[in-house]
Amino acid sequence: MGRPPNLYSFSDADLAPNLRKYILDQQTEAVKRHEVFRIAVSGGSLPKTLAKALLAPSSSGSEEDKVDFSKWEIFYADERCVPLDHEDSNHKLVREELLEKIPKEMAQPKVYPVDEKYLDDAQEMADQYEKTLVNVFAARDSVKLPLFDLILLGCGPDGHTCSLFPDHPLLREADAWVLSIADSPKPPAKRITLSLPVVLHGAKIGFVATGGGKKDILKKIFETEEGSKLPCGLVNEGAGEKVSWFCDQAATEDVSFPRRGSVI
Ligand SMILES: O=C(O)[C@H](O)[C@@H](O)[C@H](O)[C@H](O)COP(=O)(O)O
Repeated sequence: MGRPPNLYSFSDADLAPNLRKYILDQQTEAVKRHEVFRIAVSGGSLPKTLAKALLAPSSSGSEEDKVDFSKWEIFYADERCVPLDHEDSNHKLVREELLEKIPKEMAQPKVYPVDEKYLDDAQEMADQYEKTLVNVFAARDSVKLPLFDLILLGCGPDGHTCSLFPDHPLLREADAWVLSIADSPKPPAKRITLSLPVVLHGAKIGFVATGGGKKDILKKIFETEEGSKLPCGLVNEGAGEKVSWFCDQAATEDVSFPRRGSVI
């Protein structure tokens, strides 16, 4: 591995503004690169923290601190095979926590939810979502992997991320961009997820992990050989310095030498 991932530990008040700065830096880079900001997000507690970071009023009013949703294309890093208005839907979560709260006078992001037509067939849903990515990111033949400007992920208590679970055969999938899983240990069982190579290919990968419930797993991921083989550990190993962890002090309490600094 080249340089290791960045591990940040913030006070409760500092996490959201630092996450905002990080996201807006990626927005600036992406817009410079190709006039659009393509971001993939997970479910869990992430959408709430994301909303807190993005919906806060700009502290400086400067260009760099402006969320320009007109350039945003939002995808799902993983999604559950349920209707889009079901309480388990990640899209519903993101809609309620973030999208519906974006002031109407602001430009709105373009969002790519899964197609509900394929709820009964997780593999078909994954294939169709991959087709969506192919259409957006250019033809599959000319692009080996889709390049998300930013992938924002959570970390499960067992070290899973997206819907990639420890020791699951999906971790070895090297071809498809979007995978289906029918036996997710975290309910609901049927889901789709970006593959590990797609996650590792992201221009930047940000994890958000907060609360004392993440304490043991973070220590394991950052400090043990076993932890480095868990899905979150594999992202750390495979993507190195492209990865940044936004944690609070409760989550990093037991990790030796977390960076106490700030990205601002
Ligand atoms: O849809 C999902 O289930 C998520 O995408 C999943 O990967 C989540 O991010 C982690 O389980 C962490 O969840 P918490 O942030 O709620 O702990």
